[in-house]
Amino acid sequence: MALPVADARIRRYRWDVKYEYKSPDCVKKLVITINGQSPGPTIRAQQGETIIVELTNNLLTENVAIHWHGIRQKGTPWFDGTEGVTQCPIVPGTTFKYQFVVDRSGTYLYHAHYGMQREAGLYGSIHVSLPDGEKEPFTYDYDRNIILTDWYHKSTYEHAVGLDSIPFQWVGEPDSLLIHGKGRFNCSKLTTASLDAGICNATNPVCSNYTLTVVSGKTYRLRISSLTALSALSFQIEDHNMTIVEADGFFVEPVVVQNLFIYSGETYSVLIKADQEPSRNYWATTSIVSRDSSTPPGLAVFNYYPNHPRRSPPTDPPTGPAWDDVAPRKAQSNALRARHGFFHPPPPLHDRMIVFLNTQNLVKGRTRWSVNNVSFTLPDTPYLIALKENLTDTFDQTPPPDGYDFLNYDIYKQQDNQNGTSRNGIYRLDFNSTVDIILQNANSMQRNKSETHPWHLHGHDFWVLGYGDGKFDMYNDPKKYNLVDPVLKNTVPVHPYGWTALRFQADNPGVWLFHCHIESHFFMGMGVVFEEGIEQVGKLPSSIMGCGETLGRHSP
Ligand SMILES: O=C1O[C@H]([C@@H](O)CO)C(O)=C1O
Repeated sequence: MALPVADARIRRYRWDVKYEYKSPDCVKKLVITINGQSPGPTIRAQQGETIIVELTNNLLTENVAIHWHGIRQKGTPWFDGTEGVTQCPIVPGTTFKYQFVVDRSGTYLYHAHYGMQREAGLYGSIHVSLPDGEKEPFTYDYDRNIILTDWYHKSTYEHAVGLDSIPFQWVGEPDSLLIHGKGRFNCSKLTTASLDAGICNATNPVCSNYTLTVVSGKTYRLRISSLTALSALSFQIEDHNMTIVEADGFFVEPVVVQNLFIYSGETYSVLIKADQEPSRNYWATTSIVSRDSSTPPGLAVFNYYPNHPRRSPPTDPPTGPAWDDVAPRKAQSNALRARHGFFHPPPPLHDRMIVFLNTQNLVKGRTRWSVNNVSFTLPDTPYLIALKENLTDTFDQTPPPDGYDFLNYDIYKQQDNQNGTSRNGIYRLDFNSTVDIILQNANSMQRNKSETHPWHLHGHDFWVLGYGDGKFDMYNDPKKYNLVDPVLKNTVPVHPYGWTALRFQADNPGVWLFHCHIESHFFMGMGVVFEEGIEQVGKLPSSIMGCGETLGRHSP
């Protein structure tokens, strides 16, 4: 008997989420795994299919929630997985069922969205293939996938407590860079006591370099994503060029690069031809840019079959670009264009423009990040539930400001008054309106320092209309927007002392977080929330309830 059609279009996963001791970079540490793995299993589906993930929280003493990064959750805003925004956390010992449609092909991610759990290893990839009969506008022989991360030996708790302490204790630079969950920490940097305890074991085979095996003459589509906690990265493969063809799920005009700059939350596909001398292996490396970091590069082996995958390349690993050379990073941002034949042109005009000044502030003595001097805090009751069930006393009803003091604020200076406030108000957007967002970077609380922030929007893609230096000029800069072939993305950097202009349509009923994807920066308040079309949101599943004011107010 043939299966009912509906069943054939469903992909089911059962995930056991727990802490396990692992040694991703040779140093033994508690890692959050899914079915024993970090990175977790790749979700593979075809456009239009339904994904069901039944997740059991076996973390014993910790809540969890999983965000499906890049999936818009049309019709299922309650399954966006953003704790405090779209759902209550999943408590230990319980099973939560996520169910949503992957409505567009491309490369996406999933990761924890509770506390700072992402950096403990709870993440993976989602690959959505095109519908039958449709083809990518490029060809390749094999499809491969790597996720780049940075890695700390301290626990997420130590980080969170330090960030929330007075005096502030910054998380510092990562201990290692991982390529698809693998790295090699230099054990001689640890004290003998930790070596004796077997904490760092460089001969442990689980912490060998990641290997990417290729056959000479073949072309590889390499899907490269970053889910770093902090770092902006450059990725390069010795002696091999890469052609960028996809960014955040959309096809782009091919751009040939020697190194790919990638920010936390971004996904790319690059084409690589194995066209070098095949009798040896080559290094693939990641290195930190945009911060003056002491973290050594992450290494992987680009292995030409049939050379032994563990055979070290005969050369020194490529070092990558200088961390403070911003020009090539801006050049890559500006070079990306929507692929011809795959344009989704933006609406020519906007209905509302919101300027987000990114600053570091002090709030009641704590170091925080803010948008227009408001540092974000999550309410006890998730916004989606609060709005749908009219629990309006659960968060600040005054919306945060649409801009800052353009005339008087000097973005190049440390501010005389560094104080800001913490609030949990939200931006309410008119349904179907076209919204322009200007991310305006500024000096941090340290002199002559402006950081790079990768901003990620939930529930939408946005057109990237342009990037610029200095203070955004509301009258002249919009004249330079690319309204012809801007890329659609869900994550975008704002470069130091610069601005980035985005446009999106508020056409997805729900409540959506927009935040810096640096895990500690969001923890420190660098985010905002948008509501649109709440009245069109269907009945909320009772599984997302169970915290704050939702307790006892909702019938199952
Ligand atoms: O949020 C941050 O705090 C530190 C620094 O600004 C203060 O120590 C840093 O580099 C960040 O990105």
